[in-house]
Amino acid sequence: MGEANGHGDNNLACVDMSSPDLTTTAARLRQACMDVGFFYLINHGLDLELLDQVFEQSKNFFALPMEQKMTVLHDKNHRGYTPFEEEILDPAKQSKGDSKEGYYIGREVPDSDPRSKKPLHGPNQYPSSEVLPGWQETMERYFDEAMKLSRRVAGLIALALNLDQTYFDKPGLLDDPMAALRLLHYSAEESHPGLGIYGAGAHSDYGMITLLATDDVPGLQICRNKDAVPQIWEDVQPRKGAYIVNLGDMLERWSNGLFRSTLHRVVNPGVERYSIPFFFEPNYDCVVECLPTCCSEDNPPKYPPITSGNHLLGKYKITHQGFKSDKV
Ligand SMILES: O=C(O)CCC(=O)C(=O)O
Ligand SMILES: [Fe+2]
Repeated sequence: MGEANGHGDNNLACVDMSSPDLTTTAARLRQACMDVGFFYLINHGLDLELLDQVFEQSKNFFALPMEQKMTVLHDKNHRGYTPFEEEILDPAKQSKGDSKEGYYIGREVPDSDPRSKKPLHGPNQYPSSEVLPGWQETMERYFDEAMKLSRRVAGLIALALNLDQTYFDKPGLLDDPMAALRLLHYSAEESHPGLGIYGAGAHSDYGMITLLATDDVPGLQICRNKDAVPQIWEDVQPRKGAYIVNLGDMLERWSNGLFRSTLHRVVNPGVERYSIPFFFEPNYDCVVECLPTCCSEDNPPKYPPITSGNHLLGKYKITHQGFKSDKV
């Protein structure tokens, strides 16, 4: 059965973080999270000049000769460079890996910290400051800002789930989060869904929320109903100054399926493309299970509890050819 592609532009809801009317903002967010799990976030307060610098520095890194990029190849903690086609987000449908290269930056955990014994925890890798001056500092500044914004969004999500705004500030949930900044560079290879060639194969994100910044090249598509035959894919237009926020699997589980973690992919029109997702995931040991406001006698929990860390590890093992951790 074929697929219907590019059914016009979708109209995602817009959540304005500068609005003083939290009740209306939370209601709008709730509707967007129930309908599609994707929305534009505007007036978010994150310094757009800093974001521009991150895009510039991302381009500088990917423009380096391959030998130099390979010196920071992703390591056992999943930090560093991932080459073209290393990742296959949708192994069932792809004839080869995603036509993109990437760079993972996580939370800095020094080797002397006991948490560095945990999978996916450890120090970051950075290209040398002689080769790319200011690169590390730009990434660290952005990482901190994206963390702060993610926490603010988590507060709004709590309100949207009829919880106290500070619900996710409780110890053990997001106080030691598995956050990851990822730089992505798509080659100009045109995607051909019929041939299994994609910029990024279909997937839903794994964690709590993703703050996605893209350049102005289209390509991101969402599928509201993954079970429809054929699947209908809608374009998500890039929007200057806004984040495209989407919910991950763990929020779907926390909300007992009320909030959706929606399938998306990148079908490249045949132009180079850069994007910067920031994945904000609960603590490694956080047990993700149905929230108190999302279940009742008539609506029992649909998903068994999982830990955030195990869920992420399981996904990385399936989708990253080169992922090897001796800590697993
Ligand atoms: O590049 C994009 O627009 C989307 C990337 C994405 O979905 C991901 O990395 O999870
Ligand atoms: Fe994604």
